[in-house]
Amino acid sequence: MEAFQEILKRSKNIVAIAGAGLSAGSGIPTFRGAGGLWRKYDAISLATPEAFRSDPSLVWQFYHYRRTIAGQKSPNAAHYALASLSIPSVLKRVAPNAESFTLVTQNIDGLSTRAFREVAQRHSLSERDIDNLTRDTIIEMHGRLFDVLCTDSSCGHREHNTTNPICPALAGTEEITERHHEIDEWPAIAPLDLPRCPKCDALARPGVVWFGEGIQRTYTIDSVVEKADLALVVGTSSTVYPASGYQSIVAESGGNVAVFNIDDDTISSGRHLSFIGKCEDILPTALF
Ligand SMILES: CC(C)NC(=O)[C@H](Cc1c[nH]c2ccccc12)NC(=O)[C@H](CCCC/N=C(/NCCC(=O)O)S[C@H]1O[C@H](COP(=O)(O)OP(=O)(O)OC[C@H]2O[C@@H](n3cnc4c(N)ncnc43)[C@H](O)[C@@H]2O)[C@@H](O)[C@H]1O)NC(=O)OCc1ccccc1
Ligand SMILES: [Zn+2]
Repeated sequence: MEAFQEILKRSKNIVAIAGAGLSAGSGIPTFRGAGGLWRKYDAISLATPEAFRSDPSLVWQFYHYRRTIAGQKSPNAAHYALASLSIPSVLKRVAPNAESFTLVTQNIDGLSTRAFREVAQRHSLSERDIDNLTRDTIIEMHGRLFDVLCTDSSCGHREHNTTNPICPALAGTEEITERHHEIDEWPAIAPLDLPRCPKCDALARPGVVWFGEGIQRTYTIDSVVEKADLALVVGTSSTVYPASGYQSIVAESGGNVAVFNIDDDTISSGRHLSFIGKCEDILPTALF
């Protein structure tokens, strides 16, 4: 812990790279862990553009199920700890030489943004400062569960919509999704009864990044990772690219990497510090 505190004191540009383990403490299932989503549901037939093209009803039931879960959960101590680093005065206290902190999260649940909004309001930041700091310090690289995107690229309307169910036809399907992992037991909903674009009435899709699709804000992330001299790797199995490659870029440029994970098999070589345990228990202590 001392070594980490020393590094924190020296660090100038800090990046946190987060995954499902960050939200596990809030009761959101991870992907690969016990009871993980990819253990129960087949990622390729539910989280790819091809899957959506061939059967939007199935994919919308999967994301309706996850919207229902995420809508019932709240940020945990790890979300708040990272969110606090987005407040310039707090960052200065924790890392006196730091010029920047950026959270790059693979999570689409929106809990980090919610945590930051709460912390920022407690620090009586203006709404405009909150919006600017959210944009500048929190990057949801795989999109947002509560964003809805028009599938007609000439329209391209995107909006944040937390209504649940987002359309009548999805009401109650979360029970079936929960009980029956075999997708052939899920009801077939006609595309006209699925979420439609409020602008052009084309079929709408969840505003998330699927496998085979380009990530959000890739150039911003690359410049953040290139200048980082400390990476906090929080609750990720580092199995999905390009997120899994960022920590080695920081290590290769002589930066430090501190890993926070309940198990130590995600620790790879390089200049690493590892904190094994629940990030919601360890991160607040390590940072404050
Ligand atoms: C499976 C993998 C090998 N495949 C890929 O990486 C692919 C393909 C690929 C591309 N390049 C490659 C190079 C090599 C190999 C493969 C590829 N990558 C892509 O397709 C990417 C995009 C991938 C994004 C997919 N979308 C997600 N999510 C949104 C949707 C949704 O959520 O439904 S990925 C999704 O899965 C990943 C899950 O990983 P984790 O979050 O780490 O979760 P996991 O359960 O695995 O681990 C949890 C960890 O937490 C720990 N933990 C648990 N509890 C706690 C706790 N309490 N405290 C601390 N730790 C804890 C556990 O021990 C564990 O270590 C996350 O990224 C998550 O967002 N796109 C792309 O490359 O496009 C090209 C392109 C480029 C330009 C232009 C056009 C196209
Ligand atoms: Zn549209």
